[in-house]
Amino acid sequence: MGSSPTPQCSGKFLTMHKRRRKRLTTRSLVQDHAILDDIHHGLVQRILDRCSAWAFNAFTLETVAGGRSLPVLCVHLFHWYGLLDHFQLDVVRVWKLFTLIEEGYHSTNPYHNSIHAADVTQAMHCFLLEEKIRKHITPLEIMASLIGAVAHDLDHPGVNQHFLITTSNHLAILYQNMSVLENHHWRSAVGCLLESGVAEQLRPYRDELEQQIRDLILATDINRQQEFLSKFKKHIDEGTLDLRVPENRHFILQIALKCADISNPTRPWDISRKWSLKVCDEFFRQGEFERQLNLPITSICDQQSTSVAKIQVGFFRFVVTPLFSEWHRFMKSTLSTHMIQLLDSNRKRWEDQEKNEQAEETQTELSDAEPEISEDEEPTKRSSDASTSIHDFIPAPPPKENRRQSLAVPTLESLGVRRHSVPVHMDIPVMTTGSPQKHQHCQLPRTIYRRESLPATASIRTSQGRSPVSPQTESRASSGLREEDELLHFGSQSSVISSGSPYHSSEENPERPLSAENLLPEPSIASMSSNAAISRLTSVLQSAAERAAQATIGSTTKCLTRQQTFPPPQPYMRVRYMSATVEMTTCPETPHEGDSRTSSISSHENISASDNTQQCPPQVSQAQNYTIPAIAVLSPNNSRPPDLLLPGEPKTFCNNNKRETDTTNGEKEKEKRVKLSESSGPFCEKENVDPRRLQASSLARRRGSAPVALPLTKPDENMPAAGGGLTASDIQALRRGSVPIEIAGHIRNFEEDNGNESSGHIINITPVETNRTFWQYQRRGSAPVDLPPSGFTSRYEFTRHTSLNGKACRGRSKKMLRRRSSGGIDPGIADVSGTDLLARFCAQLHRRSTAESPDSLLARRRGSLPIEVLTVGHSVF
Ligand SMILES: Nc1ncnc2c1ncn2[C@@H]1O[C@@H]2COP(=O)(O)O[C@H]2[C@H]1O
Ligand SMILES: [Zn+2]
Repeated sequence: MGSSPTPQCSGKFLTMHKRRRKRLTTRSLVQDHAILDDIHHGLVQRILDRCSAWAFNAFTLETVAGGRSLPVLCVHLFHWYGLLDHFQLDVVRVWKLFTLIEEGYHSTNPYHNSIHAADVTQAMHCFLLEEKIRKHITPLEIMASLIGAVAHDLDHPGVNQHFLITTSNHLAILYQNMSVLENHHWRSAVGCLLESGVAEQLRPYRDELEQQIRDLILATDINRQQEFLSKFKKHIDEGTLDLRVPENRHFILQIALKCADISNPTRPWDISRKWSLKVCDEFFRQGEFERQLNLPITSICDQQSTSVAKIQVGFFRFVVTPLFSEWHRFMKSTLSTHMIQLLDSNRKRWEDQEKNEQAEETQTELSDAEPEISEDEEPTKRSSDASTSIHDFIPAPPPKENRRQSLAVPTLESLGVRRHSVPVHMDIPVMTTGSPQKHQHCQLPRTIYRRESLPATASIRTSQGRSPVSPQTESRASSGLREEDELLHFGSQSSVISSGSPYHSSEENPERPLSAENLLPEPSIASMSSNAAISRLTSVLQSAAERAAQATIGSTTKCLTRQQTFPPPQPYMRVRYMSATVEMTTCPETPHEGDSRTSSISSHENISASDNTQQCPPQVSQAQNYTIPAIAVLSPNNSRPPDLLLPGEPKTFCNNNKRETDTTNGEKEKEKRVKLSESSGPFCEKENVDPRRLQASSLARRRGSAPVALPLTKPDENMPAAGGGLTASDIQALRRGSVPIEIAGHIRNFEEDNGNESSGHIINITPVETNRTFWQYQRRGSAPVDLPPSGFTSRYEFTRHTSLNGKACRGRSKKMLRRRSSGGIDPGIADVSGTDLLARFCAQLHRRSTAESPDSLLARRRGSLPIEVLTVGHSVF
């Protein structure tokens, strides 16, 4: 690391950073890594030993495993089930697979992060151990179930399908609004299987495995809940679920994963409540994005009109209880009984809380009501209107007969009327200003009148007020839309999602669902061309601190030219995951449920092509020292959708093309980005990948840690040594630390959490002793992907050399600070006091770097400080 002058530390985030570092260095324990490792290992091992208990706490495992709970848990389970032996799997590749998957989750998502994946995987594991299932399940099914569970939300952007559709996200377009996220998750999972080399080892089983993983993940689409539930009920009623039949087992595994996915309400209260808070945190965050984008706010995402308790009561009632009741009816096991009991008691707690809230609200309304109600408002109370309905969680299939015709592509005038296929209600009172309390006097749930957002051409609503209803809105409402709007009043998702739901394929319904792209004056980033539009979206995508910093350094907002998953992406993973998804743009048979054969075949064709590594240009394969899944095939000129991958067709690897193009001068890049925004559409770019990021140096920058797959021992020749990015030693210094120091407190939590252990399970596949060699390969931050499998010879070969570079471990305490914290919103950049500091960092970076401008660094952030900033922070403090 360079030695820069030491500025004053003013930002709150960095002050905390400094304090923590200080404290760490005073602890003798930290200096003796062997002791620390032992304690850490002991704790993790204790949790893993009890990971068949329903009281499993994924948060605790995440803490003691130092942010690596996912590979730790999954490798343990693979080992425990004997899958490593059975399939002769190289444990290094398996570790890499789960590390890739773990890194593919966005740690900035409050809920859809790797802890959720670990939680669902553990739940799935518990279900696999159920007597009825374990008697018949095959090793391949176990493996598919575990991989399906762990990858079921891979690369989740933290917003739902509705949001992606509304904002015309390229994934929505790619998957034609159908199971958008789930399709992306499973494609990403296949990418990880390929990249880790596990797919190669499973060659004889690969088709079957991928098919199963795909079906499992696609089944988790919450919009398909009714479809699965009805089928499940029918099977139970008719007693036709003989699990000796593979198809039935397949179906029950789908149901099991669906249960696992929404099992948090059936966990012990402390754990369950935590999940509830996190998922609502994410909903509300989406609501905030919607508000900032001037989009209709999804009802369960509108923090001002709903509450965690309300959401929970609705979710428990409409989604969880129906599914778990059937599951219990089928299983009739100790575990299913236990889950139903917990569900019941948790539900009561939320109901109590909701009642208390309602009582409080009523109290407030009574005291505030009189002076606040305007003449326009009906003097009735909002009361239960704001409670949730089933359509908040599961969009109903739209009634075919009465379905309103989609609007024609609007003119600008019509945009003044409405912007989405979102209901507009005539009786909406005009809410111009006021606090949340004031809104409560409105008769209707706020979610309705909040939908009355003005088009971008009108003034943007402030956080304080509401836009008045336009006359056009009223006339539309009076022209027969009201009934339907009332029907859908809770599900702003409904009208959009239903268009893309399996109930209505785009073939059945030739009308394309209305999307933000069609309706909004502000287009998606990929297609926007005006400065105003760019600024507007940028202002949402970037925090105030960033904007201030950008202003300080005089940058423009034009750097955002490509469409991206919202919120801002993690660069490195997108390169790889999109290599799994871009190929889909090549396939006319985009894989959707119900089209499994075609999509599966097409994907396998692609995969076969991707395996043909001899096509990979030598500089790519040598420099990176691992095989990039070469299934992302773009046309050589990068200006049209990727060529359809068919056997025998000549392929061109976009990685190579892009690298060549990307290393040309900045002017050309700018030009290219502008072109992309003007015409090329979403298929010409890999997902979320700024062309500049495709350089090898960029690969090293994600998340403050060296990518597992990078050959740290052999610095990449493509990596700029200075000025343009990080050196190999920088990367090594940025590698994650291994052990959180605050582990002692979790021992107690763990004991408490796991006090209610379910009975032990034995399945047909003999579990392997976990204490044999497990710790040899579960050290975090040291995933030995570049070592040969024979590297597992002694514990100390693995546990002591966490940097993989043979250097002594002094100074690792500093590195520990840089590990990401999964499961929460990263602090720092939004911190007001961090503004100056960030600007200063950027200025420093500007001086240091000639290859990259500070604004390009800012453009790369993912909701946390860009790694370059942390790097400088390290050197200056
Ligand atoms: N406790 C909860 N409260 C409300 N919604 C939930 C809860 N748990 C899960 N969900 C939703 O159910 C969905 C299941 O699929 P996902 O994990 O993709 O996203 C999940 C959330 O949107
Ligand atoms: Zn999930």
